[in-house]
Amino acid sequence: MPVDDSATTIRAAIAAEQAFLDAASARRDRLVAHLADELRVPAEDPTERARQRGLRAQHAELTRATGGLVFGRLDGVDGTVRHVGRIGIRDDDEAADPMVLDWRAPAARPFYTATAVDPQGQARRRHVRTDGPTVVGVDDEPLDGSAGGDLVGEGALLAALNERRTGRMSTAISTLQREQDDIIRAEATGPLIVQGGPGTGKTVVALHRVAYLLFTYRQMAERAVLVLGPSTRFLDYIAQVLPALGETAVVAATCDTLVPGVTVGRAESREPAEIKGRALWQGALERYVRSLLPRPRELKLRWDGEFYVIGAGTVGQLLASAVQGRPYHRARSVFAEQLHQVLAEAVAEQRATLLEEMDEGYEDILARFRVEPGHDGRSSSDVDGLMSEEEIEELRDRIAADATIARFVESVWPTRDPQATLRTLLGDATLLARYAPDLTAGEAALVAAEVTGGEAALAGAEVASGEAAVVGAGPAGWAPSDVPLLDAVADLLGDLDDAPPPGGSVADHARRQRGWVYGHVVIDEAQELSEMQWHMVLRRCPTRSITAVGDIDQAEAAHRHAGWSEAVRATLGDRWTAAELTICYRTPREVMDLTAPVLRAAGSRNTPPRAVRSSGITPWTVETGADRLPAAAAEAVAGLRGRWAGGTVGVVAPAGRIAVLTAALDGVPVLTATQAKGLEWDATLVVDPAGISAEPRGFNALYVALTRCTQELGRIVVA
Ligand SMILES: Nc1ncnc2c1ncn2[C@@H]1O[C@H](COP(=O)(O)OP(=O)(O)OP(=O)(O)O)[C@@H](O)[C@H]1O
Repeated sequence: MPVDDSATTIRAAIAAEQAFLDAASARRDRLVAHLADELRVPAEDPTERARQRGLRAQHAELTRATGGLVFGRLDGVDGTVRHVGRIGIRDDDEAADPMVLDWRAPAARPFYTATAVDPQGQARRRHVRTDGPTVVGVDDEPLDGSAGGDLVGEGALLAALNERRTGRMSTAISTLQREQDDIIRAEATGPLIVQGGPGTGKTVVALHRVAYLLFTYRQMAERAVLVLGPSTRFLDYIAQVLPALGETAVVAATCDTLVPGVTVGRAESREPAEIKGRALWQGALERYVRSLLPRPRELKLRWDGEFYVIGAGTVGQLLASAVQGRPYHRARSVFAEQLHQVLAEAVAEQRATLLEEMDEGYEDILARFRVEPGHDGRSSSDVDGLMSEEEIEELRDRIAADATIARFVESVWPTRDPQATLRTLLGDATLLARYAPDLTAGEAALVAAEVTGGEAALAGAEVASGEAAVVGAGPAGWAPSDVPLLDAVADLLGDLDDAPPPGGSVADHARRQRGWVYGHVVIDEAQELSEMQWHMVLRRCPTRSITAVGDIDQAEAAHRHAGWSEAVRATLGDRWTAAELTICYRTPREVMDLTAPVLRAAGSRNTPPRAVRSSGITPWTVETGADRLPAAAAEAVAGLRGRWAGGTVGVVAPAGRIAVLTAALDGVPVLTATQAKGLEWDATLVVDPAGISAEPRGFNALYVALTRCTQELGRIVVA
């Protein structure tokens, strides 16, 4: 199909697409009205209620889908015309093809992947640009080999990339590129790790993958998808994308906020963070929790004024059959149930023995008077008085409900609070040497000092769960690297009360339950995860249906993993699939050209990704003395804000300069590179780049700082 750029042809194309969009909008409105009518009828029975839940979801999806109702069109070589949009819209004739294809449907795939070399039966791809209900432009791309290039819908893509940034991530469903689409639609049967440099669309891919998976595998929505991001600021940044993609069965969290009831109360230095991130803790915690199990010993219980002794051998058997790989509290419940049973049987046996003795005494008396037993109708079988099965069961229930017996079980096998349990271990260098022997004495002492320093009163105060509130809230609080350890301990101990709290959506349930198993986990900035954080993820997704995106060159965390294999060896082994994103959509060529030496200084052998566009703005540098720094930064920011009015400006600086710069610069975010991770602005001012690179992992941090802008980069160097 020849390309005709003449204004008349374009006007005609716009008019045609406008007519189609109007028809699709009208159809959407009719569907919404029809669904609303159906939902007005009260549901009488469970089947109807289930059907209405489905209708309500459809209604919500259709109501939300205002922007991007139609954004693309595929013209097949066979003359078929199909439109692609944010959601599928059925035709009036239900048997016909859909009026608009959902972007996630298999039939929509050529929209993202067809090229001149591999046209997939398509003659032309058209991007339809809209502003609310109005079509404002079309970009046609012939797929017959008359035009080349490795970008899909280059015009629409560049237009999207050049838009001013709002501080909220928008969706890219109309301009996803082939390498991105391949990852979005990849199978979800095992861990997929995606390496991509800055601005290659890792976050875009991660979020669109969530939408794709929930659309394609409907059962995943029943277990929800977990999206793990690096910071709450980052989660705010992406917050609007998922609902816009039509997805609500999603829980967004950071590793610090993932465990219900646990809050990070303090920052930490790199060394303890690195030590506590190591995989060795998984084994150490398992050994420690195992050591808390009761040992076999004789037990003496009192019931109804009588003492009953259960021999150490029997207790040993009960313990062994209760534990069998169960978490501590689950095993405790099994043990308690068995103990109740054994006691009930012992009581029954005692009673039988007593009766037997009474019987024998009675026979003796009869013998003395030479009366044959049974003559008066009382035989031993008639008066055996043995407890029936039901009576023993009823007795067992009474024993189980008895407070004294409960206290006895607690004294033998105490319930434990995860926070108190972890605090006891971490605060005691001797325990650490025993259960975490891979730590050096110095490392164990460092970990212990963190707990005992300022919290000496609480060290060693392991208590039953009733007192947990006191112990859990130490004056200094938990550090980020403690959270995965707490999660591991909580998992090994198991929950005391596993009844799920009622009400709410799947996402609400998932958020409230530490032991929730998700259908899929998506991790952004995955290079920052420690081995123990990976363990925390795996516990939430035993099927390992995981997509992790990240850039090993942007890693700032305390661990020292040079590559993905090393980062996940202890947790995933070699059972994961690698993928790569190679094109930078955010940062202009002029800025990316500056980053190769920074990357080398960071010790990376990778090359920065290829920038897809140029801004035409040369990055600039201002030199100033330390005393003039705030004023120079204020001047520079004023200039950038003037040039990027209606857009966004951000400042990145070394941690030690944040306070003073924040005071001097009003109305712009002033962040460390760590805080700026994953964010972007039209213009970035990097203050004191040498100061950033002098921080631990500094060149990685500088690489992050330099790659945040979509248009203009300024640097202030301190002379
Ligand atoms: N296919 C696309 N169409 C339109 N915009 C895109 C596309 N891919 C990426 N972008 C845009 O490029 C920018 C960078 O994307 P994103 O933040 O996902 O990159 P990233 O790889 O996560 O970057 P970083 O590692 O720096 O956090 C965003 O503004 C995003 O909207």
